[in-house]
Amino acid sequence: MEDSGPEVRFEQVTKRFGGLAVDHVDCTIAAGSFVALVGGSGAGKSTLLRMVNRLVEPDEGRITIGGRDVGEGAAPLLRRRIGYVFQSIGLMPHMSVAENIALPPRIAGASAPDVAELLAMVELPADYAGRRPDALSGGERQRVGVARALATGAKLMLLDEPFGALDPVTRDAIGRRYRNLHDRLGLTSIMVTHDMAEALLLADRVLVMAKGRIVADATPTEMLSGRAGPEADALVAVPARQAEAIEALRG
Ligand SMILES: Nc1ncnc2c1ncn2[C@@H]1O[C@H](COP(=O)(O)OP(=O)(O)OP(=O)(O)O)[C@@H](O)[C@H]1O
Repeated sequence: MEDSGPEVRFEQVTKRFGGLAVDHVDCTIAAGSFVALVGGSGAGKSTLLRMVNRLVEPDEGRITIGGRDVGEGAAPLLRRRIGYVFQSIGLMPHMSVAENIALPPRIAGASAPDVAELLAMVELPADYAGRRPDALSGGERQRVGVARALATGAKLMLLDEPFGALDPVTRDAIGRRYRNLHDRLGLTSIMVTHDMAEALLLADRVLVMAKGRIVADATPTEMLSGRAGPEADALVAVPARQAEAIEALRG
């Protein structure tokens, strides 16, 4: 087992876009953990995530990764150590899968990655390397996005609704695959999702955001036991009700 991914710490992190998007957030994400960030639209989830790799700069407070302030040094150097996967992956349509995966290290001036190994990590056949993104399914493209995010050897992964555009069956399979990869590589993963069931099933810990603040912070088991507060209860109620309704149908 390689070293685990780094700890990420938020200290009084604040961002204003006119109003407060992220409001004095204090939180520590343990090294090697898988944390889901949930909450309603506009709660500040993406803004909080994007301050980690400095796609958004905080107005107040600081964020450290493995004890180092992300504000030190140049943002492109920081981003080399951080994988970023988002819903509309942004693969280059005119480049092959291999060229897409090799792009982040190339831009960073780092050595070329082992594309075959990265494809194997995301469980895609080696001969996909020569294909163009439009010759892949949505789920396969998303896996190429994960491979590309890992290509610089990053141990911290930021995932913003990574599987949001996929059908439920693919989404479930790719989510579980990603969780296995997280465990195997010892990553630290922070994933924004709208899907509470996905958060409960994949994460070690779920953070609920509302109006720029973290209003609940608990393990999936604690969330389901109703001990994580009213905001968490409201979000858990939907998948819990669906699970009960399905059980009832089963007779
Ligand atoms: N670049 C920006 N310029 C102005 N306002 C912004 C910008 N980015 C985010 N905001 C505002 O900040 C608040 C938080 O947005 P954010 O995208 O972080 O929420 P979210 O919880 O990720 O929402 P969603 O689930 O809908 O993606 C919202 O009110 C949003 O309109």
